[in-house]
Formats: sequence, C-alpha cells, structure tokens
Amino acid sequence: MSSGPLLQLRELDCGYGAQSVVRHLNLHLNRGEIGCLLGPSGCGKTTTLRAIAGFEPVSAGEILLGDTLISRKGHTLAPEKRRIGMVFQDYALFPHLTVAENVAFGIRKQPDYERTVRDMLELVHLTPLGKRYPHELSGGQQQRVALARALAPEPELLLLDEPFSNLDGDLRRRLSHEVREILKARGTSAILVTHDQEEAFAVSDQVGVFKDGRLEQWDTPYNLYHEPLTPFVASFIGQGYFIRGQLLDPETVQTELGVIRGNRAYVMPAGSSVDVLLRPDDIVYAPDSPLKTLIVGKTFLGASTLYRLQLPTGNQLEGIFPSHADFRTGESVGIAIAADHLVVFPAQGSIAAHEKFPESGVRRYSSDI
Ligand SMILES: Nc1ncnc2c1ncn2[C@@H]1O[C@H](COP(=O)(O)OP(=O)(O)OP(=O)(O)O)[C@@H](O)[C@H]1O
Repeated sequence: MSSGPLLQLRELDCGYGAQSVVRHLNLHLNRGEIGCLLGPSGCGKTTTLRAIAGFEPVSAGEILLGDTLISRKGHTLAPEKRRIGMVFQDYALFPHLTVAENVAFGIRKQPDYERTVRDMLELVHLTPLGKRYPHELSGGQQQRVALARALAPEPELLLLDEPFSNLDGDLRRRLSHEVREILKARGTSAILVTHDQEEAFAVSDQVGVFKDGRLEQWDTPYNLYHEPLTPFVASFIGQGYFIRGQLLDPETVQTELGVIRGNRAYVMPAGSSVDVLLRPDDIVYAPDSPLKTLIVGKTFLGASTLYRLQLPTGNQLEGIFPSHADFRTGESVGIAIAADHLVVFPAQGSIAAHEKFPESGVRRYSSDI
C-alpha cells in the first residue's frame, strides 16, 4: 500500500445555499489513517463529511481523493463515483433484506460476491446471523452490518457519521475499539465525525477540532491534549484549570504556585501576563512539598482519585492521584507541579488575548466560579 495523502481538503468553503458553514478548511489524511472531526454541535462536522461524500457542493477550494479532483466550485463528482463508503448514525439498513443481502447490496454484480459477503460477515463477527433481518438484531449488531456493507465494495475512504451515538456506554466503547481494529487490519482510511472526545481518541490517528466552521487544530490526540495551539482547543480537549501567571523568560512562568518551567519556548515579551493551563495530571501528590492545598472535593475513579484542591488564595485546581493515596475532604496535602508541557496563552483581558471560551472542560480562575 502506498503512503502519502489520500484525502486533501484545500481552502474549502461549503454550506447551504448562501449560508457559509465551513470556511478555509485545510486538512489531509494519509492512506491507512483514521481521522476524526470533533467539535461542539453545529460547528460544521457533518457538513464537511457530506461535502467529502459528494452530497453537498463546495463554494470555494477543492477536495482531492488520491490524484482525483472530486469537488471544486461548479464541479461535484457524483457520490457513487467517488469510491467512498458511508456508515450513518441510524445504520440505514434495508429492512426487507437479510443481513447477508444487505452486505451484498453494493457488490451483487461482482462474480465472487458471495465469497466477499462471507468474508465481511466473518470480519465483523456476524457469520451466524447472515439470514436474520435487521429488526432481529441489536443496535451494535446492526452497526456491524452497516460497516460490513460499507466495506464490501472496498472503498478507498470510509466516512462514519456519529456511528456509535445510538449505542450506550460500554457497547459504544467496545465497538469503537473493534471498528478501529477492523479498519487498521484492512488498511482502510476513514474519517469519523463525533462530538465525543473519548471516542475520537480511541478510534483516530488524527483529530481535527472545529469551532464555528473553522478547523482550529488537526493533530494527534497526544498533541491536542499536551500541545493545544489555541485556548479553545486547550479548553475543549480534556480537563483542567487556567491560572494567571507572568512570563519570566520564554520557558518560565511565575504563578501563585511558584515558578513553573516547561519545555516549550514562548515568544511573548518577559513580563507578559499569561494564562497557564494546568491539567489534573500536571498536579502530583508530593507529601514533603511546602506547597499545601486544601482538599475541597473528591471523585473516586478506581485506579485514581480526582481531587478538587483549594490554594491559599482561594483559587481551585484539580489533581489526579493514584487511589492508594487516599485523603478526606478538609485535609491538607502537599502538591508539586509536573507541567513539562507548559501551555500558556496571552492572558484573557490582556491586549494580546483575542479568544473567548464558549464552553469548556477547562475552567479559569476557579474562585470566580
Ligand atoms: N440542510 C441544511 N440546510 C441549512 N442549514 C443546515 C443544514 N444542515 C445543517 N445546517 C446548518 O449548518 C450548521 C452546521 O451543521 P452541521 O450538521 O454540519 O454541524 P455538526 O457539527 O455536525 O453538528 P452536530 O454535532 O449537532 O451534528 C448548523 O448551523 C446547521 O444549522
């Protein structure tokens, strides 16, 4: 299999009629990779997916699949000519066809289609259920049939639109891992749309975080968490708090927790007021540390415990400690900061800051809350 970009979106604009939804979108997906479009409701994920599938025209920019230009303004290659498969949230199986007939639907004209159907059913672990009808299957089984049906014609790219959102907790997690394994085993490239971060991270190699029709960052899950490029990505991905600090030099910040030194250099002038991102795993239990905090909340998570910690100023943070170290609310504990991926942004309210925080798993200045 050749590597290199399979899908390229260049300066893409698309929407509905005169309404522009997605603007200046650039991304590329290499062959064999799984990408994900992640973001709050209404930010344009499904619109982008539909443009890739060929269901919506584009108003500027272009989409390439391999070397073929499949969309640009005034030209939309028909969906059935794109070699792109789709899996939908509601499975969209044909109710009057059996499982095997559903899987065979797009390949019936191929001479050895029966063998392909058998292989596909085996791939998705549904061999014994080939003669059943969709209404005789669970939600997870129906989604596996939809996956087998989409993979049977060997698409170059598979698009999955919120494929697990009708399934609940545990099944959702299991099926998302299973789908990743199946796609990886076949080397199938895919783009998944979801608003569930855990699912995005479990399935994808690259994740794009959308905000208001713009892609803020297209990156690995690790980089999105540890090296967010914008305050929105920092707050949308993961949990944590922003605390106020002052940049001492490109890698060092003075905060109420003392001096924090990271491994990234910031180009803002020394003395700049900054917001420092502290995630729960940046705060470590350190019994001998002079830095003491008061435990004001506690959530037992099994292997670890998430503590809400109050600083002497009244500001709060969250810290995640191994659950062997068990403390009660009201106790004082020593902490240290292990934020080698130091993430800072111009302080909100300062001249350099221009971002708003519309929603977040990350909060700022917790004493304000
Ligand atoms: N058929 C349509 N006609 C006009 N506007 C639409 C249409 N479909 C979606 N929109 C609008 O386009 C914007 C983006 O919608 P889209 O479905 O792409 O968002 P999304 O990120 O997939 O959201 P969600 O997670 O809720 O599915 C929204 O403002 C939505 O109201």
